[in-house]
Amino acid sequence: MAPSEIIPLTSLSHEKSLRSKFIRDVDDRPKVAYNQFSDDIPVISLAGINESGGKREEVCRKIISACEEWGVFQILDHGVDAKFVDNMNRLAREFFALPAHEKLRFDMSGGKKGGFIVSSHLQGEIVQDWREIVTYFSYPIKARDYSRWPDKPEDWRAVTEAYSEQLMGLGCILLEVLSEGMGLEKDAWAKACLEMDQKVVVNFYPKCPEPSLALGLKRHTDPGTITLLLQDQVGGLQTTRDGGKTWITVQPVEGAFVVNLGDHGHYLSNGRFKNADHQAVVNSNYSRLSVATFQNPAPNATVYPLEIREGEKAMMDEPITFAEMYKRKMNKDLEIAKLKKVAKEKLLLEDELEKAKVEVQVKSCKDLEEILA
Ligand SMILES: O=C1C[C@@H](c2ccc(O)c(O)c2)Oc2cc(O)cc(O)c21
Ligand SMILES: O=C(O)CCC(=O)C(=O)O
Ligand SMILES: [Fe+2]
Repeated sequence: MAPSEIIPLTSLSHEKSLRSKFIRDVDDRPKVAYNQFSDDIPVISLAGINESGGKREEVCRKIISACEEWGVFQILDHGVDAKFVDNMNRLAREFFALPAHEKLRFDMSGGKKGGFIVSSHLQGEIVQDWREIVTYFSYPIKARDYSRWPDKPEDWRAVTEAYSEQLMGLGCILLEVLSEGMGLEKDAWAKACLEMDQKVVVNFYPKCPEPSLALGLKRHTDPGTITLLLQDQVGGLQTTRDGGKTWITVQPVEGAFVVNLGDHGHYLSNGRFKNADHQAVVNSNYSRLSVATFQNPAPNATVYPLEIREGEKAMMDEPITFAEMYKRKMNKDLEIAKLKKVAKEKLLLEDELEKAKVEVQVKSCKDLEEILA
């Protein structure tokens, strides 16, 4: 699609009703409000994590139990200085406030790696997400393509580079905790990732005219090892652990990162740790910003459980590369979306057929009445 045909959502925000391409099937629509917060997701302080004498074990235990129960937890006292977080939030807000033509200079809808896009990184989604994103690949450093990183606001590169470095450090600490929690060597998860990749997706969810019909970001699991999510205080991140029957809205906590286990983390633990099943809902009162930092293994890393405990079976038939796993996952997500569309069309068709049958019956009754009259 040519950039001139792409309309940033910021310009649809003030319309009275939601355009049809954003309307979700009834079953997929939000079930819980963006601000009906739950405190079920554990908030864990990392203070003392480098001390010996029990503190590390205690933090480790809390993290492992959150991974087993939800695949999601929040962390405080994580060591990332608030100034990096404030700068990142400010910059992201400034980027999305730029005029459409400035954002579209980095348009990635033709399949380019990194830049700006409305709705989704996946081409071919049937129903659109109510979000704009800007994304950049930050690790490994040698693979950075700065021509795909925004050049406005002016300090974008300096701020995002510093933020990425801080989050890579934090991500590595968490991988150590997860390794130890499984009773493995401290570097087991890092080794399984080879040279760690990092991709940052900045999500901007404008105010939505009919939020009960739409999703900011459809239900999904993240593909990688772990995701570190920075969210503002508006609320909208939701998670389910019963296959979508019930949802909770994660309470935003000032200064915290939300940590999600992704599919790779789920496989490494042979399913012991949940891959967080989550989505983002929107609202008509506030726009919302979140910054997802995906800590992924290298594309050629092997995906396979690190340990299969006694009495367990490997949850994968054979080892595959992360690149292959990623490709299969995204294809499957698109396939599901297409199947939903076909099912919906079939239902509509059956409905039409049913109506047509009734009309024919009514008409033939009338014809009979005319003959008999
Ligand atoms: O934007 C996202 C979110 C997320 C995702 C996973 C699977 C989906 O089908 C989906 O619609 C969203 O994980 C991502 C992983 C990426 O590599 C890039 C992204 O933009 C995202
Ligand atoms: O914005 C959010 O709360 C969720 C973002 C997310 O799940 C993602 O970017 O993968
Ligand atoms: Fe996600």
